[in-house]
Amino acid sequence: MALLTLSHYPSSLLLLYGLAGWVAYVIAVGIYRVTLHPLAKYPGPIRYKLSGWPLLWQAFKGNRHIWHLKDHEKYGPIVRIGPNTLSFNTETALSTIYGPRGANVKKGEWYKTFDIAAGAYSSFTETDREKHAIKRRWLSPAFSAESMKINEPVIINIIERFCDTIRPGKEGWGQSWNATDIMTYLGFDIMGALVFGCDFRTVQEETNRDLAESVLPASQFLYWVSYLPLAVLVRPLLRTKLFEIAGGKPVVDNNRLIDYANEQVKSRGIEEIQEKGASGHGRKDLLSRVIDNYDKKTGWRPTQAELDTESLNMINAGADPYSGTMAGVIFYLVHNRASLEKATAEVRSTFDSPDDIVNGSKLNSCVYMYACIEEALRRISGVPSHLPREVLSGGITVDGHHIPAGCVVGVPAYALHHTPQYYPDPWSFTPERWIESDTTPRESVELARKAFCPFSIGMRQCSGRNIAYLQMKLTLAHMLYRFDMRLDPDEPGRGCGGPDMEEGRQRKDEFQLLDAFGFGRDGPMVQFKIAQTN
Ligand code: HEM
Repeated sequence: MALLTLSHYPSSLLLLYGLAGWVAYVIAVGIYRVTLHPLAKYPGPIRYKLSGWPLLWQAFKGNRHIWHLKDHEKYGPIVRIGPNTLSFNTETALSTIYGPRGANVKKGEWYKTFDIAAGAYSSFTETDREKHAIKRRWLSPAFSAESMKINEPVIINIIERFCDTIRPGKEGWGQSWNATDIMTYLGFDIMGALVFGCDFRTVQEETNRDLAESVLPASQFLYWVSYLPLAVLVRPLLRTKLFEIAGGKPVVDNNRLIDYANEQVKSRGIEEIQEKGASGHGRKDLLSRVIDNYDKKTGWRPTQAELDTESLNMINAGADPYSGTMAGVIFYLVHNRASLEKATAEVRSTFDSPDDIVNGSKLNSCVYMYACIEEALRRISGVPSHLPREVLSGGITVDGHHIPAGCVVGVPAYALHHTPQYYPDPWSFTPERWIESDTTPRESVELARKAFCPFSIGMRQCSGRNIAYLQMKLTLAHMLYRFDMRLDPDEPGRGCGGPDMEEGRQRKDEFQLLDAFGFGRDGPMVQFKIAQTN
C-alpha cells in the first residue's frame, strides 16, 4: 500500500523529502555532538567537534602533527580533536593511556585497514588485546637479545658496504648525497637481510629500489584511507585493480612487496617446517625464528596469511622509521656543527679502527653520540601524531577526567616532544638535555625521559626498539669514524622549513616531516670527506 501511495508523488518531491530528512539528521547530529555528547565539555575547534573530516584532511595533507601541536598550544593539555576523540599532551596521560598492562583501552578502528591487504592483522594492527598478547609472545624470539647478537654481523656488514659506496676520493669533499635516499636504501637493505636473509643491495643497485621506495608512499596513502568513515568497505578492495588505479604506483609497488613477502614465506615450506621444526634449516633471519615457533601458553600457531602479514610488517615497520630517523639525525648534525664535532671526536677517541665498532661497552660509552640520536628522535618523534586508543567498557580516567567507553584517546608525540614544560627551549637541538651534568640536573633528565615516546611505551611499544637503537648507533658510529660530514654548500636548504611554507613549517633549522603515520621527508644534501684517522 505504502509503495502505491508513494508512487503517486513525483520523484523530485520524494528526493526533496529525502534531502530535507538528511539535512535535518545532519543538523541534529551536529547539535548533539556540540551540546549533549559526553565529550561536549572539552575544548577544541568547532569543526573538530562536528565531524572527523578535518582530521582526515590533515592526514591527507601530512600536517596532522603540526595541527596537534597548534591545537594544544591554543586550547591547553586536553583538546577534542574529533567528535569522539580527545588528545592529551602530558606525560601523565602518556603513561595512563599507553603504559600499564591493564590500561582500559585497545587499539582503535583505524588500525584495521592499515595492513590487512596482506591477508591478516599483524602484531602492529591486531586490535584484540588477547590475540595481540599471543602474537607478541610468539614473536619474542625474533626480537630477543640472542637474535640481536646473531644478527649484529649482518647489520655491520651492510653498514660497511654502505660506507664503501659513499666513500669519497682521497682528496677533499666527495659528491653530494640526499641523506633521505641513501638512508631509505640502507634501511631497506638491513631489514631485507634481517627479516628474510635477502641481499637487496638497493644502496648499490637500481634493481630493487622500487620496492624500497614504495614503503613510505603506500603508508602515506593508507594513512588517510584508514581514517575514511566507511573504511570497512574499502578493506576488501585493497588488493583489487580498482585500488591500484585509485592509489597508483605506491599501491602497485606495495602489492609487489606483499607478494614478495608471501613468496618468501611460501618458499620456506611452512607446513614442513612447522611439522619438523626449523632448527635444522640453518637460517638465522627473523622470519626463520618465528616460522616454526608457536605460543607456548595457548598452543596458537600462525597461519600462512599471518606469517605473510607479520613479515611484511617487520620490513615496513622496521625499515622506514629507522631510515627517516637516520636522515633526521644527519639533518640535525650537519645543521649543528658543534654537536657534530663533539659526537665525531667522541667516536674517534673511543674506537681504534672501524673493525672495533661493534655492540658492547665501547659503543655504549659514546654517550654524546647517543644523546644526539635521542635528541633527533625527540625532534622527529618517530610516529609524530596520535596513536589512537579506544576506551573499553567501564571507561578510563586520564589526568583526573573520566572518559567513557567508545571514545578515542591518544597523545601526539610531536606535540609532547615540543612542550617547554618537559623540554625547555624545545626548538633547539640540544643533546646535552639528555646527559646529567652541572647544568642539567638529574630531575630535568628524568622529566624529559618520562615524556619521551618515539617508540611509544607499554604493551604496544615498538617490538624492534632495541634493534633500531643498535642499527642507529652502529650506523652513526661507522659513518662518523670514517668520514667528516657537511651540508652541501650548493644546496643547504633541502629538508628545511622556510618563510614561504605553511604555518608551523617556518623554522629553517627544523627537519620537515610529512606525517604519514611514519613520516615523509627529503634531504638534507650532504657530502663526506675521508677522516684524518683513516
Ligand atoms: C627508529 C626506528 C623506529 C621507530 C621510531 C619505531 C616506532 C614505533 C612506534 C611508535 C610503534 C607503536 C605504533 C602504535 O602504537 O601504533 C611501533 C610499533 C612497532 N614497531 Fe617500531 N619503530 C622503529 C623501528 C622498528 C624496527 C627496526 C622494527 C622491527 C625490526 C619495528 C617493529 C615494530 C612492530 C612489530 C611494532 C608493533 C608492536 C606491537 O603493537 O606489538 N620497529 N614502532
